[in-house]
Amino acid sequence: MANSQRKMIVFPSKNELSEAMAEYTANLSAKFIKEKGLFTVVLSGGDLIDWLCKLVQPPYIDSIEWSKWHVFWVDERVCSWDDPDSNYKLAMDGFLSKVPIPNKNIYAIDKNSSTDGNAEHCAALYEECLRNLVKENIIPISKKTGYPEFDLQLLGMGPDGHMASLFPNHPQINEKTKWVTHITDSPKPPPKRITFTLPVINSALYNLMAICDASPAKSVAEIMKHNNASLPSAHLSAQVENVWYLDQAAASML
Ligand SMILES: O=C(O)[C@H](O)[C@@H](O)[C@H](O)[C@H](O)COP(=O)(O)O
Repeated sequence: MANSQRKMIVFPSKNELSEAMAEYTANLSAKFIKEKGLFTVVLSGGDLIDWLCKLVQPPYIDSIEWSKWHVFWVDERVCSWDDPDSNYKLAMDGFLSKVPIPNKNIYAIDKNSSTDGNAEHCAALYEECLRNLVKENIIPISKKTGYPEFDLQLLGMGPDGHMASLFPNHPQINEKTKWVTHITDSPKPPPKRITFTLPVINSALYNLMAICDASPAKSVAEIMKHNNASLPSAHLSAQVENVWYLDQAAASML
């Protein structure tokens, strides 16, 4: 059974949230590297990458064993790697290029297919990449769920309650066979994206959902107060901990 119990912490400002997110990530990095010699981290796009800036400052920049990190994306826009829309570019420019993670441990969307704009093929290739890493014992299969089990996912939520590229009133949220699926009519631009499916997202050991600003406040309240299942983020759970970090503005309607 997944642990769907949400743990919520409201921070006075983005700065404190950012500090706490860095500490949470660094602690899990140390724990997993000690236990199994590596740490699998899944990133999203959006403002989250900005909030991760504390990780590339002392003390974390020096204390984290970056060479043991394996980095993935919970969702990615289907565009070239140097496109301003690319989540890979966003994370590279703002975070990953500043720390010594081996390039081979950074699992981006396929370079050629994403440039060609073939969303379905990109999703299939990303799933194949995950399946190969299962064979190489980088990613275990969750004994509880049968899906790949990542150590930590860092997620964001849009004002409409979407997480990853699982949007309200779109069928991707119901996909249970694939590990990675695609969308060609995303309501948030750009329209073509690939995304982990819900069972994979919920098989992570730790899920940290970080939400700031007033625009998602209504959806935050719908989820926290009414568990409104029409909002994809209401379905987030985790195998060990499902923690939601909010700033005051995002929590303003609670
Ligand atoms: O590719 C994306 O669009 C992101 O990965 C997406 O899932 C993001 O996490 C939320 O949309 C929140 O985004 P903002 O932080 O920009 O509101």
